[in-house]
Amino acid sequence: MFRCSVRLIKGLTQITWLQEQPVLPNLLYRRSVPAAYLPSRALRVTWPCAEEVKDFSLTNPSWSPNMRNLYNKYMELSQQESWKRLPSYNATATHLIEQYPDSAKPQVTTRLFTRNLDVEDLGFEYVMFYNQAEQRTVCSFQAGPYLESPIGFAHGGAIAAIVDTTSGACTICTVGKVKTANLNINYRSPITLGSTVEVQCRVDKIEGRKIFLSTEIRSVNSQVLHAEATALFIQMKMSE
Ligand SMILES: CCCCCCCCCCCCCC(=O)SCCNC(=O)CCNC(=O)[C@H](O)C(C)(C)COP(=O)(O)OP(=O)(O)OC[C@H]1O[C@@H](n2cnc3c(N)ncnc32)[C@H](O)[C@@H]1OP(=O)(O)O
Repeated sequence: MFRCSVRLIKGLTQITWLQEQPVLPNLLYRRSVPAAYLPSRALRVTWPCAEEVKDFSLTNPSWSPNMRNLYNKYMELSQQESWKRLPSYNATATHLIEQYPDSAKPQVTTRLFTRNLDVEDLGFEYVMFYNQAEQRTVCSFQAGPYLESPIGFAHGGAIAAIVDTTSGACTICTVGKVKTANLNINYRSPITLGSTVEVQCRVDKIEGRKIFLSTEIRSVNSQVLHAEATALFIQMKMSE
């Protein structure tokens, strides 16, 4: 009981610490986290030193040949064109690592939904590339066996998550901090678990704080349309 209380207080202290950081409030939502949802000690990740931070968007042995081919294709394009690989860490706060002085690295108590498994292969394997000139993002996505819904196929919510992530990253790279206001998805053809698909997303228009995007998920040979989506993101106000 005593140890639980200590953990709870430590967790709350850490979350409060994160929310107090000037660069974080827009990314870490200001609502307090109910005690029941605080991560247990086993789930808590101590901030690693900079060289130990894992970038999940680099190749790993679980990637299929299709996944590697897409990665290599856009890495090559990023040498000549304005494509840029987006690093991908397992917590939102870790994306801001350079903004912390070495003496003040926090303990990270949260996990990015699509990066919440430490084991490769099982969940979301993906890498995103952003093209600034064209305001486009491409994501190579391999759906692991833990994303199942119908037997052998990816869950619609997992597909929505990768659409949200790809369009969210595209919007963040284009205008800065945002929140998803609306996401509409038409599922056209199931995605087989273990297969690789290409998620193509672009900014269609920007009206004030509103950013409209469209996304398509296709097979790597472009022949099969798996899903098409539109999204609306709202840019955070300066004060948020
Ligand atoms: C290097 C970079 C790597 C990045 C890695 C990370 C990748 C991960 C990326 C993951 C990314 C994942 C991100 C996530 O998952 S974010 C999590 C999911 N989203 C939320 O929880 C958002 C909840 N909603 C809100 O917080 C507010 O409602 C927001 C902020 C959206 C707007 O409240 P706010 O008070 O700020 O604005 P406003 O109400 O004055 O509205 C402003 C304008 O917008 C129009 N409007 C608003 N809502 C809608 C609607 N639903 N349909 C149509 N229109 C809508 C509205 O009419 C108005 O238009 P106009 O009258 O001006 O014309």
